[in-house]
Amino acid sequence: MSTHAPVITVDGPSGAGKGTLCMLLAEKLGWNLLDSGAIYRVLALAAIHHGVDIASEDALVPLAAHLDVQFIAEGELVKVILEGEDVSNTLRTEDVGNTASKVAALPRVREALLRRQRAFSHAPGLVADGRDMGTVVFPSAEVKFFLDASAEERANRRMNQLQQKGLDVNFDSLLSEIQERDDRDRNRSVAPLRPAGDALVLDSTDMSIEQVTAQALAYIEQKLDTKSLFAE
Ligand SMILES: Nc1ncnc2c1ncn2[C@@H]1O[C@H](COP(=O)(O)OP(=O)(O)OP(=O)(O)O)[C@@H](O)[C@H]1O
Ligand SMILES: Nc1ccn([C@@H]2O[C@H](COP(=O)(O)O)[C@@H](O)[C@H]2O)c(=O)n1
Repeated sequence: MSTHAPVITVDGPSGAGKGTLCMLLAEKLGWNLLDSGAIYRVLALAAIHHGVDIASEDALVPLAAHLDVQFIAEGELVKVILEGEDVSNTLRTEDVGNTASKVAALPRVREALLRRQRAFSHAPGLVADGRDMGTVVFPSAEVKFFLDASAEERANRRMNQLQQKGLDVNFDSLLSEIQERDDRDRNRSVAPLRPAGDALVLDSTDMSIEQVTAQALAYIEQKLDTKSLFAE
């Protein structure tokens, strides 16, 4: 008999700080972490590597169903191995993010990736980061957040992040890429980006990472009605 493991979902647009918040929550709780965006990014990269047409749902579905990928936790970081190759850095580029959002708009591709995502849910609990975690993948999650921020603030955060990696970036092109990706994610026919009806919406535009984390932890304590879950 399988035991039920609690789930916390964090959905929201690109650059809102979901990954940062989820990592901090998973660490604090000692729970498992799902970065579902990484799965869509890996699929995009696999399609590029194999010369698969990213508009062809028929060609993408078998690729999605048989993705040879491993997520290896290394301290705070997660190493992503696709078909034996470490793709952790390539995966984070804006180009791959954009291609991921195109393949993610295809209904049968999403269906093919559902089971793989749900398999991350096991004891002692799961923190899940994505676009449809609270609406589609884990609709019965105990705690749901929708983390937002203005497009300008998100482009700014992304620019700082890329500059810290020594990359030369242009704010206007980052902003238009973010807006284009948001539009595609919000307006697709399946699992569009939107808050679940029972999600707490947090607008982090004027909040620090510490403030977002503190609000999220207070809400989790209230929803789960305990403080004893938190690891020291
Ligand atoms: N509240 C905040 N204030 C300032 N910077 C933040 C805040 N939250 C996150 N950041 C920074 O913004 C950048 C993007 O954050 P993060 O990668 O967590 O976003 P994301 O929502 O997971 O994006 P994506 O969906 O594209 O993966 C990171 O450099 C992170 O350190
Ligand atoms: N649950 C999800 C997660 C992601 N996507 C799509 O993947 C793109 C990349 O996601 P990141 O979080 O890594 O930036 C994103 O733009 C979405 O199109 C998704 O559809 N569902």
